[in-house]
Amino acid sequence: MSECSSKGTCGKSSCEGCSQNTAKGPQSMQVKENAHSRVKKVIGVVSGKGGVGKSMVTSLLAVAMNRKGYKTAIMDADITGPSIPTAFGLNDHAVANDDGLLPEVTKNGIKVMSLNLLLEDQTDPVVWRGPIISGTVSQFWTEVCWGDVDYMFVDMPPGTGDVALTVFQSLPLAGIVIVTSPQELVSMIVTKAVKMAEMMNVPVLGIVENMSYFVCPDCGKKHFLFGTSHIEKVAAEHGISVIDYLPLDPKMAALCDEGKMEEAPEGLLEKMSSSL
Ligand SMILES: Nc1ncnc2c1ncn2[C@@H]1O[C@H](COP(=O)(O)OP(=O)(O)OP(=O)(O)O)[C@@H](O)[C@H]1O
Repeated sequence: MSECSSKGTCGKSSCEGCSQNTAKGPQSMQVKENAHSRVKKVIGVVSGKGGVGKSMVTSLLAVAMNRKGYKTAIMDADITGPSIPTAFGLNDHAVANDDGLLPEVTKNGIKVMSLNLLLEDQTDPVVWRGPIISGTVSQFWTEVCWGDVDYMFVDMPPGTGDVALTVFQSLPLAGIVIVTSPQELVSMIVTKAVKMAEMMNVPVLGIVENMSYFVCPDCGKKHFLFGTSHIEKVAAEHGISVIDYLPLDPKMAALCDEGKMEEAPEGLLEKMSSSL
């Protein structure tokens, strides 16, 4: 929250109606970043439902910006289903010093914080109530020493629930990227995400349609396995752009499973990185 300049001289019991009270809407609930963090741009990656490739797109965006020479970080806010450490082959536990928690760093220098880096065993389930999970996300901002970061990507939990709300309210989001897949009830789901962003005063940077098509390895023909995409029309209805269409590619799934996301082919990343 912004500091009140009348502090100490004000006799009011509430800030209501006060001209000094300039904090508006969701901004007023932002939490303070760690004293050892200087994060320039925070971008949330959201999806209407699980399994559409949100973590894949988060990872690819981070790899793209890292390759461009930006200092890049990923906050894994998908607390109950954290998959970022696996995608980058991070198996060590994060450590802390007197200043706070230190993010793990990937081979090429992307900083990562995820609950899986803090669990005794990465297969331990996180059986926590919503407020505890939301509190953990806030702590990833307040307690982690992120250092200098140009772009931080936040892998949000699917949907528009408790934790997503915490990210929107607590972090200074510069914008969100919406991830969909063609078989979703695209119109409804994208509309929900767009409306939430509007309510929270956060711009939508664009949509990525994942698993959009499959290229036959034998004949090279594109197959639209889930039917014709409607995303262009839906995006136009909301005045936002489609950043990219990603193929369903078993090689990508393998890179993710093997912790080698940083080896993703260049072609997959070009449009994504230039859209930011
Ligand atoms: N374009 C793709 N081609 C092949 N496999 C993919 C692609 N996108 C995602 N996958 C695979 O699909 C699975 C789900 O992807 P991912 O974890 O990114 O989804 P998610 O939306 O983040 O899921 P959750 O909601 O559980 O967090 C992963 O195994 C991932 O490797």
